[in-house]
Amino acid sequence: MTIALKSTNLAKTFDIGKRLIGPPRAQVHAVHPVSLEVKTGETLGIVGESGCGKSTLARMLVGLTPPSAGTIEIEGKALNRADPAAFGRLIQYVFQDPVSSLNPRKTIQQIMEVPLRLLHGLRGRALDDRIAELFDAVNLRPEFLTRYPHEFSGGQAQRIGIARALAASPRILILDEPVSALDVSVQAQVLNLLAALKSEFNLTYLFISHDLAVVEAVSDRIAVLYFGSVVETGPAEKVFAAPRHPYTKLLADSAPVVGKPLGGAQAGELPDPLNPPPGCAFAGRCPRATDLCRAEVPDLRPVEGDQFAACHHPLDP
Ligand SMILES: Nc1ncnc2c1ncn2[C@@H]1O[C@H](COP(=O)(O)OP(=O)(O)OP(=O)(O)O)[C@@H](O)[C@H]1O
Repeated sequence: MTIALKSTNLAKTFDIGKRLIGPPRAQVHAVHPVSLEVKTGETLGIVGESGCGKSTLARMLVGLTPPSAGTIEIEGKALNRADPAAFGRLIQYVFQDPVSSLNPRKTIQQIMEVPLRLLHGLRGRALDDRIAELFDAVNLRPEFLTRYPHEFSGGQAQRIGIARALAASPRILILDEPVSALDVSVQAQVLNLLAALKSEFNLTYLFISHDLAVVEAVSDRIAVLYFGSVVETGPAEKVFAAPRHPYTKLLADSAPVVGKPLGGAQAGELPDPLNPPPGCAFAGRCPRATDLCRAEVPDLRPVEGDQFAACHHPLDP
């Protein structure tokens, strides 16, 4: 099995309150060094509460946000920031809010033409034929091409967003909460479409969501993000059924209903990103925390087979 996407110690720090002279007033460590691998053809689900760094991680992986540290490799080659087109042909991003991710002043035809012209140099008949093929693949009618983004429902707009991402003929799609903004009935249609496209185009997915049930249903493997760090990874059928990190267990216990988002009173609150605690970031909410946890950040270590947990006192299976 080859590795489609690999990050090594990828990290992002945002400067808050920049000044003309001198250091910024404060820094937010949105993503602590994250190392992960997505195998070719698999779906890696990334799950975590709002503010845990999912979008920042995703945006770094697709080249939209420059990392503060670390490296990204796609199919074994290091990402070359000087050549965004080469990168765009390998990896594409599907946004959470489908309508606002499409330029409101352009027709769908014009929106679809951009990646095909820029990344593949298509013109004339070849361009139109490819747009027709992509529209067919996402089950949209050709007459939609002359319309503007605001004329579409959320589900249709997300199909257009997916078609636009596929226009690059990428190997990897980063799906950032791709169904969270859609009605529940439409969510299933879009998830089914994504599954069909994955096998049709031999794609690899990184699927980001705060919705545990959705992530569990679509993923082969899952990475749980807490406060900018991966705290647990493993096969999708293991991570929530037999969590080894107390945070994963908290998530699994607080979202027992299909479609129910994470968080809420039971899950408590994330630490202040401007004033992070020393040691394990979960220690303040963890029933198993000891002095060691409050002093030392635990590494992500194998607990069983392909399951890893960043915990000094992992749970029994
Ligand atoms: N441009 C920015 N400037 C400063 N801080 C930022 C910026 N973008 C994100 N952050 C901070 O980084 C942290 C992670 O944010 P991020 O949006 O990646 O989380 P998320 O898990 O995607 O959350 P959500 O699901 O709410 O989008 C948060 O504390 C956020 O406030």
